[in-house]
Amino acid sequence: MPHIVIDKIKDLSFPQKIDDIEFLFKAQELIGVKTPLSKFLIKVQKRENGYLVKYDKITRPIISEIKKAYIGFVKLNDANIIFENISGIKEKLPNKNLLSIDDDLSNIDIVEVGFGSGRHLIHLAKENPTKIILGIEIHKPSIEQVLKRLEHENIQNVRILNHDARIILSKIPSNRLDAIYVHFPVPWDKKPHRRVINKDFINESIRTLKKDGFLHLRTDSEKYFNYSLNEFLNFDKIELKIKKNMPYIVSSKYEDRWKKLNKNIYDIYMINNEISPKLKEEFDFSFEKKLKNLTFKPLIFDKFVIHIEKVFKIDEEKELIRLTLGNFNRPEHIYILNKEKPEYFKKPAPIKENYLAHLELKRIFSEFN
Ligand SMILES: C[S@@+](CC[C@H](N)C(=O)[O-])C[C@H]1O[C@@H](n2cnc3c(N)ncnc32)[C@H](O)[C@@H]1O
Repeated sequence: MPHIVIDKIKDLSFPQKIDDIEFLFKAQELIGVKTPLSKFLIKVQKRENGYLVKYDKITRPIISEIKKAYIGFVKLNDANIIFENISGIKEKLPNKNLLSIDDDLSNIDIVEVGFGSGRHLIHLAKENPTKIILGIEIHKPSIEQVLKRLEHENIQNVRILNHDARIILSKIPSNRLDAIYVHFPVPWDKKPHRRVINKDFINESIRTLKKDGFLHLRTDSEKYFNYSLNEFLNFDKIELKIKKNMPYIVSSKYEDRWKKLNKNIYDIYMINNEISPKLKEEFDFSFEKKLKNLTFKPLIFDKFVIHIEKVFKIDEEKELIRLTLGNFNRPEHIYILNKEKPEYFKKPAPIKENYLAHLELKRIFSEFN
């Protein structure tokens, strides 16, 4: 884990700003940081030889933002770095193409889920210079690598989002996309609830695709192919085209590997024949009253879960609450700044289960106290 050890820290009041880095508050060992691209927490812990500064795993952004925060923190405290394990990352990483979950996604034309090494993503960008391509990926090193390539090749029409793709489609307007690509998704044979292709994802794909737009699934797993085909067959107003060992314009790293092993490759094109209704109003994740009488027992509901894990004190009036909230199968780890009018330190993704969990959280801990 990239971290630094510094020789001293000052007794500072918060908020503080240095260059374009804001240090928002201190909640015991946690410090809220806002960089131009992200909002996250760093942890500062006393050690024998100084103070260990590391990032909080739940809110972790990409490494370039962490590095900016560390540098800002060193400057803020007039400190010296005693130890660091991020010296290899010398160059400032390019990230103008990097989006955050709160950014507007209404101008996206094409989506690629889990782009990995990015060969196909970059091919799409070059083939479609007038279109905006969104690549969604959870693996941060792949993101760093692709961002560098985009900068190096001066590619302007790609946007990158570091998030679970299953959540992101719900932010894209209806009837907007030309295509969605899911190439060689992880089959998750033992943890099927983690699969990208599922009923919700297909539903959202149909909603976001234009009429005649398509979702292209390419996989080397016969099991995943069969599973996906069955999922697609639950839907009307779509057309399915199936191919086996179809040569494709770009061969990704995974594909090269499977071809060497002489494995079969399966393609499903799901073509959308439907014009969908508009996306519902944005969900309102605000609070009116401070949350009180917190309980640490997980609260399990039909479609969602709320679990308050820990509370970090900031001062007499304020605290930071760490909790898990949202869809039972993929809840989000988040923080709430609990004060007179609480706010999420990082908002939950705007999906229905998160919103329902938010309403319940408000109902239990603020209305009845
Ligand atoms: C087997 S690799 C394939 C990469 C690339 N498409 C290729 O063909 O080389 C699967 C990729 O999907 C990403 N991934 C898995 N689940 C994801 C999710 N829910 N949202 C976004 N990306 C995901 C993984 O991090 C990984 O990079």
